[in-house]
Amino acid sequence: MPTTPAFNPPSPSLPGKPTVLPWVPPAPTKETHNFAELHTIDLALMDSEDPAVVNALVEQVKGAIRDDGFLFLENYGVSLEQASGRIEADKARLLFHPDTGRWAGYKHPYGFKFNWYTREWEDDAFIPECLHPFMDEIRAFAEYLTGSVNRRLLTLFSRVLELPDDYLWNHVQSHGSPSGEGYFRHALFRPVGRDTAAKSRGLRMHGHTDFGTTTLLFSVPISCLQIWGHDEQWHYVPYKPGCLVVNIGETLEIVSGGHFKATRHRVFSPPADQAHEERLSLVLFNSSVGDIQMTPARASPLIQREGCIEEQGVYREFKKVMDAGASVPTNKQWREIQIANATDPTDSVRNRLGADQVLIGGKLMNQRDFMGVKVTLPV
Ligand SMILES: O=C(O)CCC(=O)C(=O)O
Ligand SMILES: [Fe+2]
Repeated sequence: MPTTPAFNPPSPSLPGKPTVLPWVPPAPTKETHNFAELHTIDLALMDSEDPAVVNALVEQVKGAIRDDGFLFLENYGVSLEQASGRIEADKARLLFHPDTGRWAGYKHPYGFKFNWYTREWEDDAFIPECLHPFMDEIRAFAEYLTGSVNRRLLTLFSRVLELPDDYLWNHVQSHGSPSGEGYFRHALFRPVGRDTAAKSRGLRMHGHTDFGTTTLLFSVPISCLQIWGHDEQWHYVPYKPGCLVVNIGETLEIVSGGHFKATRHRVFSPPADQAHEERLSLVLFNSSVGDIQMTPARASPLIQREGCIEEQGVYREFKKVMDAGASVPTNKQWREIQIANATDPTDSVRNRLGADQVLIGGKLMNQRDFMGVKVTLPV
């Protein structure tokens, strides 16, 4: 197979582009307690001439997405220097409105967050002015992440399902903008004030699963992302410079009939030695086609041989609805209803036992029902 081209971004020093100071990464935490151990996948191995190397890679991926649903990705074509992105937010016009079902615009109180959806890619009027000069680089970056990195991942996942290489790319992944129907996020999380920290009990985002195909997160020095382990505890994801953290979304859990796990994760306060630091986060959320209803890919020889797996999570709940003869939501309905109903960790009305929360086996869970599908997640 020919070697996959590395990311080759437009020049950052074209005439008229403001100079951006280099990003100085904050120090990683010295804390080591309760950090997760994740598989690392070397994506460049996919280009190997030796089929045994590629087959071993597919087996390694199979293990990682069944065990954790989270993995580190290295050698995917973007260098750490290229990824050391920039955010200059003027915070003016573009506030986040959850009732639209879209995470678009700035979000408070934790910091500035800006998301590019189809609309933002198409019309600069929806983008903060200070970002206009850099749109060529931002667009090229998102296109590479979706069209090259995500596409290669979906090829590997198709092979795990023993389906044709383009199956997930052609039938599940959405297209039509640099991030398809998904979105690209630049976010700068500020250290929270004492009042917010107390109300949110250290949480910055509740436990959840992402609804798309793959989420590509740049591993960042400030440790806030946590995953729910087999031991039913939260574990920080360690910092691995230059790596992508790949997180399997609900769509792939359903399409794979539960063979892949949509990982339960949350955003929490960093360890004490990083409490005063800002956290820059770049994330590409890849999404499925909105107007289809997700069901397992019955053509998969893996699913035909081994059946579906109903241990946990969204596939099991979708299956209950299908077994009852009812209709499951479309992908678009599913993601929009969840965004519109996402609660902030500081919300003292919803985040209570008897409101959104229940105790299961002594553990506090958020439990809600969306369009007949029950969603139970560790807080
Ligand atoms: O900022 C992060 O590390 C993760 C955010 C996240 O999980 C999400 O927005 O779905
Ligand atoms: Fe997430």
